[in-house]
Amino acid sequence: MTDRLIKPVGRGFLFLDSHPVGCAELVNGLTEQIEARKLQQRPVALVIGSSSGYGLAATVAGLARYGIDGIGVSFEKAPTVRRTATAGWYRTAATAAYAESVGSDFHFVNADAFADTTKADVLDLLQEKFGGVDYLIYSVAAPRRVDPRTGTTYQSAIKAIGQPARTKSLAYEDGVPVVQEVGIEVATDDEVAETVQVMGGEDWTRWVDALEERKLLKDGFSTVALTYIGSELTGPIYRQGSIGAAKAHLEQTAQTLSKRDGVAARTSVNGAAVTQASSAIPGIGLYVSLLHKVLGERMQTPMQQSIALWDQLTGEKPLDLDEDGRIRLDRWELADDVQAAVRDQWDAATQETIADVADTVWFFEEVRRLYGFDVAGVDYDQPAEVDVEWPTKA
Ligand SMILES: NC(=O)c1ccc[n+]([C@@H]2O[C@H](COP(=O)([O-])OP(=O)(O)OC[C@H]3O[C@@H](n4cnc5c(N)ncnc54)[C@H](O)[C@@H]3O)[C@@H](O)[C@H]2O)c1
Repeated sequence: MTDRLIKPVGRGFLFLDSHPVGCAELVNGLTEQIEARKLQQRPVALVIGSSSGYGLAATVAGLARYGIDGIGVSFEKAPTVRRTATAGWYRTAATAAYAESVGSDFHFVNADAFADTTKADVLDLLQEKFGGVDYLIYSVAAPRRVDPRTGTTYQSAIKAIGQPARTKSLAYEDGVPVVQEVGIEVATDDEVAETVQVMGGEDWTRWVDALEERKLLKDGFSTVALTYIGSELTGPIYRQGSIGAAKAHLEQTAQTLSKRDGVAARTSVNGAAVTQASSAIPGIGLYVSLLHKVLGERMQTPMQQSIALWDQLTGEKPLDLDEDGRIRLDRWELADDVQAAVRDQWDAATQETIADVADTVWFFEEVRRLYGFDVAGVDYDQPAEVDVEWPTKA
């Protein structure tokens, strides 16, 4: 037993420690937002990236709405003598407890999803427990990938393509918002290619290959990988940049995979959200805090979008596809009036106006909540047990 007083210390949007109680409370809060539906059969789902952001929301939504069984994979760090576990570790423990409480047979694997050994282990478990899978949700956001077949490590870059760009961005100094202007470098061809290796569709394809080889695809199998389009304000750093090239590859991969018998593969275009991955991208924090100011409660949370995703995947609601066959969960974000209002506020954002034009307090708290801080009802002056076990079950 190791009880510790845990405070949000770190640099920028990165904190060194996470709060176990806050992380658990956040997961509990997510489960309360969902109305349950019954299907004739309990679906079996494999979620890659289940501990955080959109993958966590998809896991919890699937559990709460449709009673999914299955496996969640993520890559988190255990507590050490000096540091707490990562937030995703604690969120996974809470998600497992929730799954148990609603009677779902859901397993969590902590391992590198890019490794062939992980795929083999996960598919062994899938075969043994469920005999196959109905849904594969691929929601990985990673800075690097080691290709196990060559041993090559690829690093993803968040850079522009073609010409350098500049963007306004939002930082905090002692909790006070600071508007900055940052340069965006041009990615080399190699950097673009490496980013595609990390965030493009190759690893997703390998999961589908492995499932197919082991004959684990159930009738009506479908798979979804998450993608992002975003606004012209974030275009140079995102969609037209190196990460956008990776997303284009992911979207192309969906079309290639769908040509296979017994595979329905799509990408799902989700809206901007505050996650560990997105807060690392210059300009996105400013954009999201302006978006929240413009939309308020109309901003669709990852949970609302994940419920919509499950409703569409299970056929309970019709698929909302665009002309490229992508599931669109981001229409609220890209509506013309919303984008026009965000653009006006983006132009108006200066050090003097930032607190008025953007929801800077909300954004700051959301970033802290990613680590379990600023969660309502948690007493941060009380020591908390940091040695939480990874949930393993028979
Ligand atoms: N955040 C947004 O604004 C946004 C918008 C649209 C789409 N998306 C997409 O959603 C997906 C998930 O992003 P997010 O923002 O939820 O990220 P996130 O950082 O919140 O979560 C990433 C997840 O990937 C897991 N992961 C990372 N490396 C791994 C590895 N090697 N093996 C196994 N698991 C690993 C982490 O453990 C975590 O569960 C990405 O494809 C992202 O592009 C995000």
